[in-house]
Amino acid sequence: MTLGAHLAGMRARRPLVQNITNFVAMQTMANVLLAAGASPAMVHAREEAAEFAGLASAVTLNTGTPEPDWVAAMEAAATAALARGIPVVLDPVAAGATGYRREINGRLARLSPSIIKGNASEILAVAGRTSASRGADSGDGTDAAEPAAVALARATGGIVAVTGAIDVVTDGRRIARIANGSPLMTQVTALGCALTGIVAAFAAGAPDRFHATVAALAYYALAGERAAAEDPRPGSFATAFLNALHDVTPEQVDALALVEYADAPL
Ligand SMILES: Nc1ncnc2c1ncn2[C@@H]1O[C@H](COP(=O)(O)OP(=O)(O)OP(=O)(O)O)[C@@H](O)[C@H]1O
Ligand SMILES: Cc1ncsc1CCO
Ligand SMILES: [Mg+2]
Repeated sequence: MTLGAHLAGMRARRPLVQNITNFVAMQTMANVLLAAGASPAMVHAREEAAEFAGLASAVTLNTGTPEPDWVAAMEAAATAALARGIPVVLDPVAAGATGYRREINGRLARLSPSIIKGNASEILAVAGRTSASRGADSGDGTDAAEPAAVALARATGGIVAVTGAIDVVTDGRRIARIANGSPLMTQVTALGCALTGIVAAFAAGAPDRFHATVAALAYYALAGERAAAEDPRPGSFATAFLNALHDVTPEQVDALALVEYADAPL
């Protein structure tokens, strides 16, 4: 199955993605999912989050602006989703910044999410290593986080994705490195958070979650490249990016994705 076929499959399935995300990311994430061809739902109340996970095709958890009730809802929704075999994607935003974030992200990672997706500093923090984190933006390169990502994937039994100039995906055995993208993607807030929804959408119903994650990152980065070529200023780039998510075809993903594969060291 090609990377482009994963995009086509996602659009055909139009997965319902439940997101328990942060206040900054909500609207961007919902618009990104709609532009890509998925169906977003922001459902975070403790009273309904687990019940809704019984209807969803995938669930995402994001610790960007965490509060105790929301974290309880994340745990309940993740437990319900994992029991049904549907993918759960954790985005441990600023995981190393405070004791509270270290604690809740440790708890969420111990639930064994299907996929953990963060920038290099966040993956280093969740893996229990030191990082140069500065809030929600990474202070580390993804190459520095590769061994931590492999160790974390082996510990959770899931997939780990590290985003940055070169995106890295591993299941603890295989590694993929994706070289597409644009630095402008760091100049619009919450595009990393929104990517978590895209990863969940691609993983929902996919036969192979490792390749689904690689396809999601390659597609997203390609859309960033296209939008940057169209408009290199942050405000209009954000609009061009949504349009590019809508426009990018499976054939373009297959033709333009820059992906190299390697075996993870034993
Ligand atoms: N320097 C860069 N060059 C090219 N592409 C980049 C670069 N930095 C980020 N990207 C692209 O942007 C995507 C999101 O990455 P990033 O690591 O910035 O997310 P993030 O730190 O989680 O963002 P946020 O938390 O602010 O939403 C990456 O998967 C990659 O495609
Ligand atoms: C800026 C910001 N602060 C908390 S969450 C968030 C969105 C990007 O991670
Ligand atoms: Mg992020």
